[in-house]
Amino acid sequence: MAQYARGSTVAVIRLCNPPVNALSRAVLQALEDGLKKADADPSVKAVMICGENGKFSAGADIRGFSSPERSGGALGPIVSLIESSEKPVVAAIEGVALGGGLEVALGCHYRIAHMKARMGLPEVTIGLLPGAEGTQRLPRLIGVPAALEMITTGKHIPATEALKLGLVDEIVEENTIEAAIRLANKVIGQPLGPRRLSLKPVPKLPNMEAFLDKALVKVKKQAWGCLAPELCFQAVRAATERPFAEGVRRERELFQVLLSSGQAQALQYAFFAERAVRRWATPSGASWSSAAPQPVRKAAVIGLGTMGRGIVTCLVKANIPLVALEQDLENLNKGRKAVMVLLEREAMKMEGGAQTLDFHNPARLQFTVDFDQLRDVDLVIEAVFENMALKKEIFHKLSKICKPGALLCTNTSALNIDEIASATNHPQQVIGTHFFSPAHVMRLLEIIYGRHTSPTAIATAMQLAKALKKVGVVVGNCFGFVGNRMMFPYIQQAVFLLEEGSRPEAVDQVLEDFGFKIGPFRMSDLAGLDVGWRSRKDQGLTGPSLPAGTPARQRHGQRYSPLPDLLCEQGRFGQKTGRGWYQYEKAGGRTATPDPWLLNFLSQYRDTHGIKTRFIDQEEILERCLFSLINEGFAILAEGIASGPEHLDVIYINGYGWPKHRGGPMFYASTVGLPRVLAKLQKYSEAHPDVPGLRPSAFLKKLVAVGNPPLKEWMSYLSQQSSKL
Ligand SMILES: CC(C)(COP(=O)(O)OP(=O)(O)OC[C@H]1O[C@@H](n2cnc3c(N)ncnc32)[C@H](O)[C@@H]1OP(=O)(O)O)[C@@H](O)C(=O)NCCC(=O)NCCSC(=O)CC(=O)CCCCCCCCCCCCC(=O)O
Ligand SMILES: NC(=O)C1=CN([C@@H]2O[C@H](COP(=O)(O)OP(=O)(O)OC[C@H]3O[C@@H](n4cnc5c(N)ncnc54)[C@H](O)[C@@H]3O)[C@@H](O)[C@H]2O)C=CC1
Repeated sequence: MAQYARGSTVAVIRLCNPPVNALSRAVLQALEDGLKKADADPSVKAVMICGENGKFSAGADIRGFSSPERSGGALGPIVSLIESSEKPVVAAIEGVALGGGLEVALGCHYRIAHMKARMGLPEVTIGLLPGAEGTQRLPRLIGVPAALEMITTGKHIPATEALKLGLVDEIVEENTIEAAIRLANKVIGQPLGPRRLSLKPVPKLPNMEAFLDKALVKVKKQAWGCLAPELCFQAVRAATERPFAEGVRRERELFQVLLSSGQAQALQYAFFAERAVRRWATPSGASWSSAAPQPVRKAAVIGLGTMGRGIVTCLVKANIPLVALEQDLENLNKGRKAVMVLLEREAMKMEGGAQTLDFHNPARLQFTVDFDQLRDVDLVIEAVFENMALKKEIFHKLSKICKPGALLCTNTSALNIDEIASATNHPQQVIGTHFFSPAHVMRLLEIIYGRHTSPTAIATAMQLAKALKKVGVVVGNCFGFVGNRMMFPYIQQAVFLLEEGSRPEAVDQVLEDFGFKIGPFRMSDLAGLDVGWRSRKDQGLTGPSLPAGTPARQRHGQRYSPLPDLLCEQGRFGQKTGRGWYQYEKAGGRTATPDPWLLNFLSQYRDTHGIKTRFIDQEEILERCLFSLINEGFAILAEGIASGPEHLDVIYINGYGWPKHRGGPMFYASTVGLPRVLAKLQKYSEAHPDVPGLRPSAFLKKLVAVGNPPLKEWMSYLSQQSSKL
């Protein structure tokens, strides 16, 4: 809704739709009614539009885009109505003015913002474009380069930047509403023509064509298969080429294309999924609504290798005082140097901003090899080698040294949280916090509760994720948890495809064309092939503990590919050694090129094992890799390891480079159609009966049997049927 109130000369229209004053159908109707009332009242000389509870508006109601009764189409005409008012209209921007909210403000004749307000046109991030004439007004106000940047990236800008760009007329530190009313009174009677953005020409650039061509290349490169950025670009280009009304028509056409694209639905699903996972719950009844976090005033990180360095950087950025511990002085000095390099880089990025990084102060960041220094910390994150015996030794020590309430977190990739917790006196304080590499960049934090983990511990880890500006997703304990467990069959299929006749670059290409930033082989080379090799040796799948006489391509009666082990035996660990599934310009090099050695090696391998090479098409590559990953997702859901498909999708988007415009693996499965996923898995499983990862999960079969229900209903079938699965 919107409340209408009349002062002596200025009418106030307040947008009200908690929590963010989204522009629902009712809000738009009330806004239109308010404008008409103000217009009809001769005692009203000016209008001020603001939002309730210190927020202007976060734009159109995103849920409305997928409902049959959409409100979107009504907004453009209302923005025009505001602009054509014969009485000056002032926008008082507090909190946020985003999307349709900012478009309303662009229709106003004057804009005044609070210092702490943020503005943006983030429609591109939900697969749309600013469809209420924003792509036509913004370039007229702030010029094409700045408008293009805001519209194609969706970034939010602070009020200070908005002022510099000319997006707002004034910023204030105190009462924005009072300042806006003062401004409204001041401008009564002044000509409105120059304030109507639709009448202004788009500021010219000396080389507009060349600028736009270059900008398009950049937009396409950053879009990575996502449609919206390019269509946003086209809408802005239309503003440079056509009169306002024609530009608006073009904007509407492009908006319609996006609205009906599957990508917009996927991105909007991802938006809400990310928010839904904050409301965590466990099968034992612990949940976000009843558990309270404990404060983290000081933390510690153990192990300053690849992960520990990034984790330290995150904690320093979150302003949490910290002790960083290594096993010996040599590793400590190496780790300290690496941490300093990361922090210097982060400090440079933050230069000129409101926050500064305080990392030279030993009271805030202390390096040590002495466990005694951890006595007073509230939380420890262990990031030592992936070795159960070592982790247990460390947790045993922590349990003795740390204060009883301290939260003990392990950054293991796959190991059993309960077993690690068993080495302590307080297993309720032990929890998995699985960061992703590079830890200071990747947004995901997988939070794994064990059998004894307390609700307070989970709530504290979730609170930590928020403080680190990460997306925390709470999951249960099993080998590989959610993310890596789903990754195993995906990588396994990729390797099996090589055995059968494919090449690393062919497999990677298919998955990169699908939208992954990096295919499975390039990813393995980046992460280091030795990591998985060590884990397989620990599991007795390869190496000296493998029983004599074990068939080369079978383990426990299932198909196994020794290819990755054989590469490691040749010292091919990936980028770090300059050779892996690809060759690189040098050890540590980044440019992957196909390696003739590998082709030859694969061919000999196939001869040795009597494998007949066959041509494998793109469809088979895609389906076997993705459907096996999705299949594992269904098994995870059935076991109660995650509370819903949204959890799996948020994990994949934020931790594994799954293309967001495809909504995550489970959402993708729902768009492909579960009957098709099932039929394909059945087909591949019949062809490869010794590969359990291709055998359709009982839960997937169940969902198909009950008629392929929509994703949001999946879990209800599980609770009714779980005992029979
Ligand atoms: C606003 C935020 C920055 C706040 O962040 P934070 O404080 O962290 O809180 P959150 O947890 O994120 O949010 C709290 C709560 O609010 C929900 N929510 C937030 N924003 C929206 C929203 N816009 N709609 C609905 N709900 C929203 C959020 O989900 C939370 O609730 P919960 O899920 O229950 O926990 C942050 O939230 C944020 O960034 N929000 C998104 C901002 C955004 O993307 N805005 C753009 C919206 S799209 C838009 O405005 C499009 C337009 O341009 C409108 C014009 C369309 C006109 C089309 C005309 C063309 C003709 C087509 C014909 C169509 C035919 C027809 O209409 O029928
Ligand atoms: N590398 C990756 O991409 C990811 C790794 N992980 C997990 O994070 C953990 C750490 O992995 P990496 O950082 O890659 O390993 P790493 O080998 O780069 O670093 C481990 C560090 O731990 C230190 N260390 C060993 N024993 C110690 C002890 N007793 N006391 C203090 N420090 C000790 C080592 O000196 C080394 O610096 C592992 O459990 C791994 O599975 C999780 C996500 C991703």
